[in-house]
Amino acid sequence: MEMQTRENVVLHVADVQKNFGGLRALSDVDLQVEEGKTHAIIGPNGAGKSTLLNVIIGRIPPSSGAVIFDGTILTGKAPHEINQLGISRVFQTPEIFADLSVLQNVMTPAFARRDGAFKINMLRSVESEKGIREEAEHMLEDVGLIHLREAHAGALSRGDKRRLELGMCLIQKPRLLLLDEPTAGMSRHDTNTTIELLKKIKSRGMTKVIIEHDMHVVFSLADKISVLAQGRIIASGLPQEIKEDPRVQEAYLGGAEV
Ligand SMILES: Nc1ncnc2c1ncn2[C@@H]1O[C@H](COP(=O)(O)OP(=O)(O)OP(=O)(O)O)[C@@H](O)[C@H]1O
Repeated sequence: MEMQTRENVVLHVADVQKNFGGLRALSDVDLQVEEGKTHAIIGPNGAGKSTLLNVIIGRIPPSSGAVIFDGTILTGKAPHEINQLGISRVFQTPEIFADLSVLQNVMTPAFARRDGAFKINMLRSVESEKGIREEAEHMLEDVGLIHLREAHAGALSRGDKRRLELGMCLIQKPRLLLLDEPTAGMSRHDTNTTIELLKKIKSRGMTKVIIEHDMHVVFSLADKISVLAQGRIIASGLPQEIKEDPRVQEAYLGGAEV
């Protein structure tokens, strides 16, 4: 198996295959994500993008191959162990605490980061921890939700829920952030706000893997793009190279202009 990891690479998906019964969802996938970069994965529906993300975070075991993060083999570890190593994921459907306030939602993972686990007396701690409250308020300013800090999280709009989930991920200070279609279902205005936020995070050096259908988002953010088609990476390169690659035009864009 090819296990050679290049220098500056923090995440290496090494020669991964995934079969679902007779269906091969991922074939010979080798992906190397460099520290501090934003690496986009694009591809048509059913190409295997979600499967790849789930393999990285430990939700789906690969049939063969391995995922290596900063020298540690993740394959075989539980999702929460992988999370504790510094990998966070923003889901397509936001996973928030609907019954808590917006502020409490962002404070909760900050406690988890500090204590290593959620505490039974979490709500009491929430009221007493000034430092974490301030940190959470700064995060809400960053994600544009400070004016909704006391609102019931379950009552937020879809776009605001996604921003809240992003804040909940970022407050854990992950080394690697995985984003699954972070702007899906957002208006153009909300999409642009999210792009600006993600650019700001990038300037702080966080590594990101982003799955996205919206080419405006991909080309605004990506340092590198890999194209998945039918479970294989058919091209990997700089945005300009990908734009001009005839295989990509053919397989993904159906000849349409990017
Ligand atoms: N749990 C599963 N059991 C069986 N087949 C699956 C399972 N999950 C995904 N697949 C199949 O694997 C292939 C890849 O699916 P996947 O969801 O990873 O694609 P995708 O690129 O994320 O698509 P989309 O852009 O539509 O979300 C598809 O053919 C899908 O039907």
